[in-house]
Amino acid sequence: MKIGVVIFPGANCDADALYAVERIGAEPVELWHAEPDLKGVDAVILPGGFSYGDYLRPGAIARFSKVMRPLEEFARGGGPTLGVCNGFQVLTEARLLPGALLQNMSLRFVCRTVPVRVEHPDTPWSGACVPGEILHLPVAHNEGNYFAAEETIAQLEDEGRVIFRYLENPNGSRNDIAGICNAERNVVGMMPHPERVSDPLLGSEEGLKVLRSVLEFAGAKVH
Ligand SMILES: NC(=O)CC[C@H](N)C(=O)O
Repeated sequence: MKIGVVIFPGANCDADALYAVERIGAEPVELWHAEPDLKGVDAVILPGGFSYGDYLRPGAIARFSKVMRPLEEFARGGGPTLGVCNGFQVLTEARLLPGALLQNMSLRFVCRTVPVRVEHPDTPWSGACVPGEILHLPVAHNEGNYFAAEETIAQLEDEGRVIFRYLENPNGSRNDIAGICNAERNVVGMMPHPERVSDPLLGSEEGLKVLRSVLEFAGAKVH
């Protein structure tokens, strides 16, 4: 299985994401932001970082990158797509996911590991988890405070689209939301970084469960 990782100028988790893809036994493929080509990948990860320096708003410029044209088509066509942190911000700016990531309630950058509950395993990015499972995942962001209109939050809850929820809310997100999916459930955005806990050398490999999910979803051999 080929998993693409988009590289924007200012990305800083692309190498970690490519490494984590390798760790689950999939083939990592670099997708350059300026090329409108997904190179035939089976799934796409938009990694964390500060794309285009977070100018205007995080993700606001990245969403106009050339790679986003085929990526939007891929995502709207049901292709498994994961946005992590800045990737989540890009997905909301591109309107592939509802809502927005506001500045943290504390007005401070937050960088620590938080417990996150997996609410629904019925997405390509959570299927290897059991409902209610608690993962310990690092967060590192300034704009991670998930916000949406009350009706949208209610709809996300009603439709079981809050996929990951903080047990310790680090940023003021509505309903402790750490990650959501689109109505079709193939596009997931999450603020915590599963790729940063992808090797025992890093202290944990709990994050691999999130990424391995896509292999199971695709029916590929699980490493
Ligand atoms: N680690 C990241 O992806 C950082 C995301 C974003 N630029 C922020 O600070 O909110």
